[in-house]
Order: sequence, then C-alpha cells, then structure tokens
Amino acid sequence: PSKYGSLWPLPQKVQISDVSYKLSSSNFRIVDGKLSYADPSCSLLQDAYRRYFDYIFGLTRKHGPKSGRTGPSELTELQVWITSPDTECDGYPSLASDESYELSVQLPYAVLKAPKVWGVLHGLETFSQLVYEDEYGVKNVNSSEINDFPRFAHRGILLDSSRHFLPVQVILDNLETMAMNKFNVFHWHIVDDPSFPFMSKTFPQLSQKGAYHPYTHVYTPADVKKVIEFARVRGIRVIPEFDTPGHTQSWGKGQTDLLTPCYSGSKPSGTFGPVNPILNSTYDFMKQFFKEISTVFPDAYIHLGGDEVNFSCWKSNPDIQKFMTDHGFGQDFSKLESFYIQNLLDIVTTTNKGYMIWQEVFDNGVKLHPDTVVHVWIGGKSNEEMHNVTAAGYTTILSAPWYLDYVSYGQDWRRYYQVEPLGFNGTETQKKLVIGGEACLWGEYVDATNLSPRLWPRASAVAERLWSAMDVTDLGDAWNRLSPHRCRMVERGVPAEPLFVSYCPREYN
Ligand SMILES: CC(=O)N[C@H]1NC[C@H](CO)[C@H](O)[C@@H]1O
Repeated sequence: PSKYGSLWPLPQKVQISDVSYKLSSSNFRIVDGKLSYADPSCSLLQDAYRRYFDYIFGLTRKHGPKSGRTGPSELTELQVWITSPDTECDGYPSLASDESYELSVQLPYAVLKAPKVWGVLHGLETFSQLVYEDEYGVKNVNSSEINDFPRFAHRGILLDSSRHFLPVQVILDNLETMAMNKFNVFHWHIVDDPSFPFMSKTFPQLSQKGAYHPYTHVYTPADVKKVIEFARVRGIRVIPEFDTPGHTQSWGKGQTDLLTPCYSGSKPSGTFGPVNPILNSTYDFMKQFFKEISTVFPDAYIHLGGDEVNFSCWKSNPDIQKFMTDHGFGQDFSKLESFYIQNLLDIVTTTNKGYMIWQEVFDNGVKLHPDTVVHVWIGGKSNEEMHNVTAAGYTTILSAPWYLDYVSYGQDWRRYYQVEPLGFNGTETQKKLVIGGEACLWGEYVDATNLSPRLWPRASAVAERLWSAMDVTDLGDAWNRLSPHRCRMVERGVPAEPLFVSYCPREYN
C-alpha cells in the first residue's frame, strides 16, 4: 500500500498521519465555515456537499439514530472556507481559474480552505479519497495536512459524438468521472464526417439532414445547455470543436453548396471534399454559424480543427484550379488551406473567441493570432513538434501520446503515465507555453456500450501526469494508489476496467 493511501491524482504537498478519526453519517456534515465568503445561496457548493456526503457514506447510508453523543475521536464536521470575496460560484471555469485548496483534517473539525469554488470542488474530492473503511466497516479518516494545486491548467478529455452518437446521460456520467480525476476540460468533438448531431437554430437543416437521425440522434439546445451547466458545477470547461475544412462530409448534407464538388475528368463525380474555400457563400455561412456557436458555448475558446485536409478533391476541381492560378498558389494546396483557415480565424476573432487548432494549421504556416492554442496530436515526433510550436511562441497542449482510442493488450496506462509533457528540448520560456494536455477517445469504435471501460482508469494516468508534480513518476506507488482509486470509481458506479490482476472489495454489479 502507498503511504498516500488511494489519493489520485497525488496532491502537491501531502502529509497523512497514522492517527485515525471515525466519522458516521448520523454525526458528520459538510458546512460553509462561518468566515467563508460563500453562503447557502451558492447551490454549486450545496450540491457538491450532498454529492460528496453520498460518495463518502455510500447511497446506502443508514439513517442511524441521531445519537447526539459523539465518540472520543469522532470527526463531526468538514468546514468549507472560501477566502476570496468573489467566490465565482455563479461563474464559469476558465484557463485562468484558481483551482488551489488547503485541507487540514484535525479534531474536532476538518477545514477546507480555497480562494474559489473550483478549489473547494477539488478539495472535496480529495477529502472523499482520504476516507476508508476499517475492518468493522466503520468510516475512518486520518489526520492530514494537504496543500494542493494543479501543475498544468488545461487538463482535458476529448470525446467524439459524431462517429457514434453519445446519449447525453453518457456525456454527463463521463463529466462526473472526470471530476473524480480532477480533469477540467471537456473537448467536445461534436460533429465530423459521418454525422452532424448539433442542432443549430440558424441552420436547422444541418442536423435535420446531417444527423444519423433527426431527433433521436441530435443534441437540442436544451441538451447542450444541460451538458454545459453539469460541467460548470463540477469545475469543467466545455470547449466545442467544429472541425473544418476537412472532416465535414455531414455538413454538406444540410448545406448543399458548402463542400467542394470533386471531379473525375471534366465532370463532377457526385462526391464532395473539404469545404469549398473559393466561394463567398462559404464565408457568409461560416460567419453566421460561428456567430451562433459563440453565443451557445460560454467558454473563451472554441476548437476549429484544421486536421487531415485531403487535397485530392480540390485538385480535381477546375474552378479551384483556376482560383489557384489567379492567386499565384501554383500547385501548393496548403496555401489554399491557409487562405481558408486565415479567413475563418478572422471570422471567429470577430466573435471575441480565442481558438484552438490542430497542429497542421501551424505546420502549414498559417498566420495565427498570438493567443492561439496549438494542439499537438501527430504521433512519432511530437517532442520535435512541441519544440517548434513553442519556439514560434504559441500556447500549446499535448495529446499525441494519449490517443486512448488505440487499444492494445496489457497495461498501457503505464505508458501514458510515463509521458513528460515538458520532455522536449527548449527554453524555460518555451516550457511555460505548454498549458497542459488532453486524452483523446475518438469514436470510430466507441459508443455508450464501451466508452467508460475504455476510457477509465487509463485516462486516470493522464490525470495524474497533468495535475501532480513533475517528480511524481514512481510506477510502483502509482499502482498502489491507482488500483484502489479504480475500485472507488467502480463503487461509485463507473464501469472502469481493471488495470491488471487484482480485486475490488465491492465488485461492479
Ligand atoms: C486530430 C485527429 O486525431 N484527427 C483524426 N485522427 C485519427 C483519429 C482516430 O485515432 C480520428 O479519426 C481523428 O478524427
């Protein structure tokens, strides 16, 4: 067993003594401290207190008789104290959010102190991870001192709801599990080639024609709001990705002139390629569409994609060829791609949003806004890419080593755990531009039936890499904490697959 019990991700500074206190559901409560700037009107906290009380005592908590009498070493209260006047209780988490907290578990009260609600949420999760059952089935917690904050600010999970539709409940369940692992970004790869499930008010025919089914396989505006609020009250940002100009086949079903008609010889072949970059109608559409997107999603950033653009269709189209000649692009289609992306970025900038883009946009020399976040995903030489992107001065996030949709036999969590995001060669200035990373679970082979077991606990390895100190790398200690952490997720109802041979005191059922 680890001297840090089953804490996951490992806090920055933690001391756990061997003095244990008992706590019972009839004599323990989580309350706003007297000096806290938060009061019971902050429902984000009130809901969290109840959620974590249920996690600690299990939904089967016995309403034992209010004994009133408290034992000699019984912990009766966890007092929550928000120390800054602006608690951000009604706000949205952002890249700059203060997520730090201090947790002191002593008699007679445990105290959780944090500047903002985001640190309280993390502190409640950590407190719930300190509680264990002794051999009599009594809940215990040892006196502890914890001082914690994340190493990286952007700690995300990408889900793909286009290759397979993901029912809203599956997305909410995943947000819940993300919070148990202190992830704070849900990168919603919401549409792609096979389906367009996002219901747009401005262009309803996009999902009408582009979704797998126009009302059983769509996200209504209410669904989207529900996901955003559910994530907010767990300290999780929702960053939507509307990927163009490639990965847009489903867009063309509803917006018939949007995609490039491919030619075979002198005639259209009937198939379509990337967004047509030479029509004014394309940019009129994008202007209206991204104006709506900027109002639907409150986060400061949206992800514009830009990955894997296939040039063969553009090459086959005579109008495109003429455009290339007129603009002096020769046969360099990455110039045409840059032309498109440049126009798109200018459009999105007018909506006052920052944007993230996949690395090809940077690789193809597109002029980017200084606050652009470049998303490094291509496997192989990602350390070289991290060097190049940060040397160019761009904020960067890393996904390349964390494509969890690639499955294999064995304990691949260990490989994810051994990634060091700053392992590339570069100056301190360059390293500071790396704000974190994302584990990606693309949907070609994933839907509601296998999302959780495929994502968890493998993604938990990424969670610790992005939260804990750089020198937390011991795989043996990680196993000793992650194995019980996985069982805790199972106990909380998450069908998280096993890491390797072992057992859980309470197995999944
Ligand atoms: C940025 C990116 O990853 N683009 C594609 N690359 C391969 C993935 C599957 O592993 C998905 O198909 C994804 O759409």
